[in-house]
Amino acid sequence: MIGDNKTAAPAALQHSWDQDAVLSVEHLTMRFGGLLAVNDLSFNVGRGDITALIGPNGAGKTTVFNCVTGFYKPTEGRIVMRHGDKVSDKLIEDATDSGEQFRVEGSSGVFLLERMQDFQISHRAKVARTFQNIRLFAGMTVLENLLVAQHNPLMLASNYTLGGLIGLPGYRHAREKSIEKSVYWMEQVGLIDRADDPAGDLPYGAQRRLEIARAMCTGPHLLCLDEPAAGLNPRESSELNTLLQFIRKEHGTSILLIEHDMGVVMEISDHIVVLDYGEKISDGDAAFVRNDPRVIAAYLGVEDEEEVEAALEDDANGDAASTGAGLKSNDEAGGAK
Ligand SMILES: Nc1ncnc2c1ncn2[C@@H]1O[C@H](COP(=O)(O)OP(=O)(O)OP(=O)(O)O)[C@@H](O)[C@H]1O
Repeated sequence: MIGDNKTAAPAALQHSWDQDAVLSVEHLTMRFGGLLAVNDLSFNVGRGDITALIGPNGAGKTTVFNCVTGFYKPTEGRIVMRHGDKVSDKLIEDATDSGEQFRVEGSSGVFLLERMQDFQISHRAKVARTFQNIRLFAGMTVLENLLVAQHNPLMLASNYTLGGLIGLPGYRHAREKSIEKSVYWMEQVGLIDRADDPAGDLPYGAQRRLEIARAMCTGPHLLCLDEPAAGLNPRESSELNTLLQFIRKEHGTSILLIEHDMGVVMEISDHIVVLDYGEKISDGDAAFVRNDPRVIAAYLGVEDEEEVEAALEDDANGDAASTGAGLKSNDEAGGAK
């Protein structure tokens, strides 16, 4: 039985993402009528990690994203976002039992995302996302797209009144800060020279970078990226890797990404969670996942369990070559999608 290999998976608590999780997805289930898109899924996203959610088409990845970011209400399960590194289990349980959407005590905050609306998840829980299909304001300039992302602090500074129009000092200061932040991110993503161009005029790869810059302008603790490398050429993919590593290292932002480009996934991920038919089939670092026969079977469509059994035995004997020497990049394997 394939399931019997569960003992081969890395022991749960030994990983950094289990010891210091910024996000915990717990027993998440999502049904669409009779279709079970996600089934009892649990995994952690480590603070400051780049975590990839991968799996064949239709595995349930985007559904998980939509649950985390509030676009779907899960059928069952809890999704816990933590602010601060000292969030106790008691704080989480107290918030859960009280029926609250979130609870903040000092520098610690717990946010139960399955209870929150999407705008609260972005505004309060500080979870930002990009989409599989780019969703920029095509007619607005690059700079305007970044300023719109900072609408909330600007409204707050104007006291939700005419404070902005009459130029209250607090509002002017907040507006300067927004422009500074926009300039900073345009520089980081190489779009400073295109600040005044309509976003819709940018080449595809630049639009993807602008989406990431826009998400970063909201100051997220967790950045969720849905297929950020889709449609990028190898040079642009490599620039994306550099950008994501910069965001994680310099800003401490945790990143959760869905990606089909195995080159990107294997190069930059600290942690990879693999779904197939809505269930988790593997969870570990890149070295573990790329040689996990269950992952290889799911990607290459090995239907005969005996083949996987044989691969597992060979793997136990240290012979990864029998499974095709592990999961390869899209270029090598001819595309995982
Ligand atoms: N709103 C919806 N209504 C009904 N079924 C849905 C809905 N959203 C997703 N599904 C179904 O749930 C399953 C998982 O879809 P999902 O888009 O999450 O997979 P995925 O892993 O992101 O796939 P891909 O890699 O192709 O984007 C699929 O069978 C899909 O048809």
